[in-house]
Amino acid sequence: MPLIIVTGHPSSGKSTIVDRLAERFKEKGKEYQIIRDESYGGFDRKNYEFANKEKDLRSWIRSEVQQSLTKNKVIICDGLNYIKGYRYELFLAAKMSKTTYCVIQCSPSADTCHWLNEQKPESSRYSKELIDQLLMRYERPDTKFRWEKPLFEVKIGKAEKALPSEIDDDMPVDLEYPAPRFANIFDEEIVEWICNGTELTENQSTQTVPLAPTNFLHELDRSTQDVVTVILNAQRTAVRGQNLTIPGATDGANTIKFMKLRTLPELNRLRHQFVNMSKKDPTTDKEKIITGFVDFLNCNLR
Ligand SMILES: Nc1ncnc2c1ncn2[C@@H]1O[C@H](COP(=O)(O)OP(=O)(O)OP(=O)(O)O)[C@@H](O)[C@H]1O
Repeated sequence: MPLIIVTGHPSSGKSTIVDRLAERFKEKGKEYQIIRDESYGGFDRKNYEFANKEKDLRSWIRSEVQQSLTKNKVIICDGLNYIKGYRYELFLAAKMSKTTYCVIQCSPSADTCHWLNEQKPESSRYSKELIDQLLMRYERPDTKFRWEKPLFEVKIGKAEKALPSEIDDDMPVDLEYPAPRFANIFDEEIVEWICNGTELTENQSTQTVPLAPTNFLHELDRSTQDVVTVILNAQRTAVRGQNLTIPGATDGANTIKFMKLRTLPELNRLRHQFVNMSKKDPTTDKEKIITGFVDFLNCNLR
């Protein structure tokens, strides 16, 4: 059950490339399945404007990937998949299956993304602002992490800059220039690796996974920021000596005594200290993180 994770910029030709790869697998008689954000019920690119909607979408994709992994089928996960920690979670599914695995990255320039976006039917376009936002949010794969390799970086650009070998005759060509006309997608290499490459082994993968997976860092960051926000809001109306209750912490260890007004820089400085300390002891249990942070603040706020 090989897994291919496609990651990239919005409107960067990901699905076009995935469809091409799927053709290659078909020619080889290899069973495959494409899991793509567009198949999510009620999908709209605007989902990426709202954190909660995007989170639901990510959960759906992850569970589809997990459920679809069967012995011989190639799973191609086609989406933005732009969060490192999320790609790590998908990788875990593949590692449990001791299968081949790779990442395909498609991240042409912002201009190219905007241009490609304009080529799509209106109903499947992103707004210009959303493209720019997603470009900023994009976390590039880094091959120093085991879950980001092998990495095949697809090059898409203008034909005038392409090597003759990169010009892709199968790609849609709009004679109205400036059009991206080439995409070097390494189909053969990818298919060869997925069909005959080295399979992940559980040990190898487990040993090389860093202690702190990035989804832990996201959770840690978000939860501690929430605590800071609660304190800043609560202290506006609090009286000296009052216990401020922090939601999400364990009962009995969920208060901070309000003695004086705290500033954002002061709280953030402590938050950063706590985050750095916690990296050595990763947990994705939100309650533990919040309770730990409350305890840390009680010990360190003077
Ligand atoms: N190399 C290329 N040259 C010219 N046009 C291309 C190329 N690749 C893709 N396109 C066109 O660009 C548009 C966007 O491509 P595609 O839908 O594959 O992008 P995507 O990254 O999957 O988008 P999304 O982020 O919405 O999932 C389509 O109209 C497609 O036909």
